[in-house]
Amino acid sequence: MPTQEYFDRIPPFPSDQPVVSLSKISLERLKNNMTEEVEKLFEACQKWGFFLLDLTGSEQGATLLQDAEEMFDLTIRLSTLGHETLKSYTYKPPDFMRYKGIGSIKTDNGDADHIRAYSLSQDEVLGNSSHSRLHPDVVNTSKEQLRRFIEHAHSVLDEVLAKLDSCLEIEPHTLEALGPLNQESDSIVRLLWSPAQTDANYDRISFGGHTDLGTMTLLFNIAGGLQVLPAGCENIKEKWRYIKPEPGCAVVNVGDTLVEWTGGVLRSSLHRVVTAPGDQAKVQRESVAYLVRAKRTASLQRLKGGIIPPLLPGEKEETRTVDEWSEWRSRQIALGQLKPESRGGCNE
Ligand SMILES: O=C(O)CCC(=O)C(=O)O
Ligand SMILES: [Fe+2]
Repeated sequence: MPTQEYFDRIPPFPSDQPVVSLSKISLERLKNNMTEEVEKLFEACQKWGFFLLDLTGSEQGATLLQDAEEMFDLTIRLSTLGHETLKSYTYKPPDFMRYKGIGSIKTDNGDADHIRAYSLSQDEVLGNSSHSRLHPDVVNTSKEQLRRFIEHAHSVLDEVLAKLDSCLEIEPHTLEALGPLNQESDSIVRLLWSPAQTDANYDRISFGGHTDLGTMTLLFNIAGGLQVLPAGCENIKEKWRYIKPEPGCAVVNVGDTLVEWTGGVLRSSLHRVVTAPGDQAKVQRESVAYLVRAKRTASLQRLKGGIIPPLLPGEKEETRTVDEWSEWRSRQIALGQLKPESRGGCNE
């Protein structure tokens, strides 16, 4: 999450809320290959599928924090355009890029969502595909900042993936090679904001429980509201825990694709967004997510080698590409034929 300056603009996260104590992993210590840090990373990816990535104390991290702040500024500028202007940029399925207003998706309890989002395709920003869309000027004039954010966020995630290769004892660069920046993928930058709450309705689910489909997600937020369901817990209100945003850190989570590739060694956890706790509910909540997907043509087949369990007799080899599988899975979830739930990992 961005620097202290951004945190000082909003009321503090209240001290009486149920929070998870996620491992805080230092990017700099990872880059220096410190065994303890790498072990902490692997444990967090198995147990929670979530960790805080501390970007301070590293030049690469500091650059990404600056880029993330630019993305926050862009989110704020988009939000001030207002719904009336933005609605002419509404996404058109099956293309889910561009603006999503409030209320178009059902949340866990059947109520409508309470979050606005503007999604930007990595391929469009980087020019990997010829598909270009109509955007408001604030987006058109921010293409350079978007490109910088994507490039820097991607290289930070590659550092994390390289350490996961070694923990999984598979060939170096295996995970990185499945999603190079210059090849078409469904990676997106998602800018999100939900309005200040006027009635203190803390039970509202703004963005329903889900797992991220891709490889990994790097998320920046300042106000609370993001919650995760701990392993082995029933999906009832009392069991959800807040992830408390911390200055200088990003929240990183494992996506479903990594669970598939590793035969369930790593965990993707169910998470959601609710109204920010305490007085934070009274201000607009923004967040910036970089959702990385592998290249479209990558196979979803379980990786072979190291500590990845081989298929058991009777288990079928996955033959679909990342693209085909993600499309199938999103459709199943949209039709209600598949319930989003945490997958893989261990409970200890
Ligand atoms: O806004 C947030 O804190 C979480 C967003 C999220 O989970 C997503 O975009 O997939
Ligand atoms: Fe998510």
